[in-house]
Amino acid sequence: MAQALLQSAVEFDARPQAVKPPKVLAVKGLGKAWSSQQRVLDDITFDLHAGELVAVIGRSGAGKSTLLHLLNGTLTASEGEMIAWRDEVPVQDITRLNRREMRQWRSECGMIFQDFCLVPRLDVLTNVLLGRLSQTSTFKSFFKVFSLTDRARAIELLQWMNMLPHALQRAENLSGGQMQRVAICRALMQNPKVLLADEPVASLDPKNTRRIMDVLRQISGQGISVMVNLHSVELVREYCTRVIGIAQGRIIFDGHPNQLNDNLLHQLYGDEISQLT
Ligand SMILES: Nc1ncnc2c1ncn2[C@@H]1O[C@H](COP(=O)(O)OP(=O)(O)OP(=O)(O)O)[C@@H](O)[C@H]1O
Repeated sequence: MAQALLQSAVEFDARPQAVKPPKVLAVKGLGKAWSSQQRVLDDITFDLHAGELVAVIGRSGAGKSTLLHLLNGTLTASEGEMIAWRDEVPVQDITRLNRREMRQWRSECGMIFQDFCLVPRLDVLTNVLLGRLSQTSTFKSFFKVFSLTDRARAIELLQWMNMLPHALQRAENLSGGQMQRVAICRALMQNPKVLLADEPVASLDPKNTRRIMDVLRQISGQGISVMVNLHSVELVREYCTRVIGIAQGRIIFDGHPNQLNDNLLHQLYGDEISQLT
């Protein structure tokens, strides 16, 4: 009997496993304290794989933006490591990069900021081309000299986002939804492996919200790992392949959006739960 059980266990192990997409980032024990009195993130640990569309959720002030900024290197971690993986091999710890290496990492890890961070007086096309800055020499970027290949790519992205008719318009004259689409084009100009989006739909109407979420889904479908801070559980359930829930600075849930139940939502949002959509 025991032999039969062992044999079936061996056979079970020998069955082909579903192939997991390659790991792009392994975050371990990451923490951030603003001061000795104010800790915002503690022991944050997770792996990120190619093509995932991961929502980060939690109540206001939970540390969602801080986490994305740590991943992007615009904030420095207080402790922990973030190992970037390439071709199934760990290559570098993002928390220990020098300036040149950090520049390279930022080009692999695009970020869409809450306030878009476009240059208002520059036209849309130039704003998109600015996404190439991290891969362009200082001289060229100072004089805004971009290659024909870069220009063709920027035009292609704007066309994909239905923004080509606005290419020569100043960024300051765009609507919020249009600005967000330009910001996404600019991030994609870097050809990133990871795209971080900090509340990309916070200020958008329902139509533009869906437009942006559709785009993020398409981007993850191309194999780019997308992490997005969201306040709408409905959007998380509809669009995301995985959700990370943060409360009191720690990950209290990491799983499929289908597993989000009322109890978990209550732990994540407390009395803010009534404001959720
Ligand atoms: N530069 C800073 N210095 C000190 N405290 C900060 C700084 N930036 C953010 N904080 C604090 O860190 C905590 C987490 O902020 P964070 O912006 O990451 O939260 P969040 O979950 O993204 O919130 P929201 O959903 O409202 O955007 C908050 O208490 C915030 O006040």
